[in-house]
Amino acid sequence: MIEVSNLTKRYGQKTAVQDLTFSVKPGRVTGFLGPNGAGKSTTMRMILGLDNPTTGHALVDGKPFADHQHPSRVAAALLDATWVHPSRPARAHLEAQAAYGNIPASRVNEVLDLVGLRQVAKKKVGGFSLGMRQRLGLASAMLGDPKVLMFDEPVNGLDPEGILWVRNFMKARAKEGRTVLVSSHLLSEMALTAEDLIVIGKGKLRAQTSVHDLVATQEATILVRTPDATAFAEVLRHNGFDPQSTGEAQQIAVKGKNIEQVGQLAFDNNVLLHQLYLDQPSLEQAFMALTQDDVEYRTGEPIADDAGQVGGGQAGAGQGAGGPVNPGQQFAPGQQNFPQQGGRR
Ligand SMILES: Nc1ncnc2c1ncn2[C@@H]1O[C@H](COP(=O)(O)OP(=O)(O)OP(=O)(O)O)[C@@H](O)[C@H]1O
Repeated sequence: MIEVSNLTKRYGQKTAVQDLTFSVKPGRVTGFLGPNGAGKSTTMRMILGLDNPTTGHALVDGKPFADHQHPSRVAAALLDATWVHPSRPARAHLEAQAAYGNIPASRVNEVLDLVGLRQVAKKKVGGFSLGMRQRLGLASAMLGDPKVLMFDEPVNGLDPEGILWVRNFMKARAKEGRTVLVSSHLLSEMALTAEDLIVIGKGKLRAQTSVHDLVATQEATILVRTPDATAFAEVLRHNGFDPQSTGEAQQIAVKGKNIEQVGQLAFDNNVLLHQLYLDQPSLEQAFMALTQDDVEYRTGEPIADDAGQVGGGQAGAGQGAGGPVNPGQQFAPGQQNFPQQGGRR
């Protein structure tokens, strides 16, 4: 368990962390999210006693981390996996770490097995790939069999297989009853890994919630593609929907989840549909909405994500597979004649 109470950190005039209070429970992976400069690393450093709070305190397993008699058995962190001495073999690195932490050398083989590095344990770390270094960092974190694990951007730069491996590793450690706190900017990855979330912005707590509840704050979007888009928008409007243009030809977006009603309206009005799709909100959308005022350096330009979709600066703007909703841009009624009942079924 990690308990953070009224934690504040100032660097001169800069307040990096302001009056943060949250707790991280065992048995679950908790994501620690926030835009760049939100104060995540500073908070993690204070939890580990690597930085002193200006005010407030952080407890790990009931005490400040530095007050534990055997700190490596209480908590371990992987903050940067690239610092390992390149000419040292992996096993020697872990043996040195074990000796430093007063941990029996027999534990080295156990953690090598845990991360699948036993076969390359005699090889120098300088020849390791990023994924292998990350595994070595995780082995090192596990040496003391700690109750609390903290990871800062653990999947940065890893290939898909490496990402999956780290994801499963974190989930397995949480399942063993450990407290797992992980910061990441990869929100789609966090949605797959974490159950709980702590979201901060400009050093302040924005939310402590579950992934499910945070995503549920955003409304789903129904996307319709039809050659009769203008006319069908009119039908939707007459039936209480608020159809919006997505910017794509022949496509309409309506907020809500009632896809069955939209399909029924199309059927009843002889409208040919090429696509009817429920675009569920993503963690990314919910995160953007929550932290839209917390981004330190904003360009004013919309942001395209990996899928080439846009939405960065707009809170809650639809970002589904069918493209973004343009808020406020409605279908102009009466531009296209709508086929009458029975006209084309
Ligand atoms: N030693 C320091 N001296 C002065 N300012 C600092 C120091 N460390 C951090 N800061 C500032 O405190 C704020 C929080 O930084 P921090 O690195 O904790 O954010 P972060 O959420 O981890 O960011 P990122 O996601 O970019 O890693 C930033 O504005 C940063 O510039």
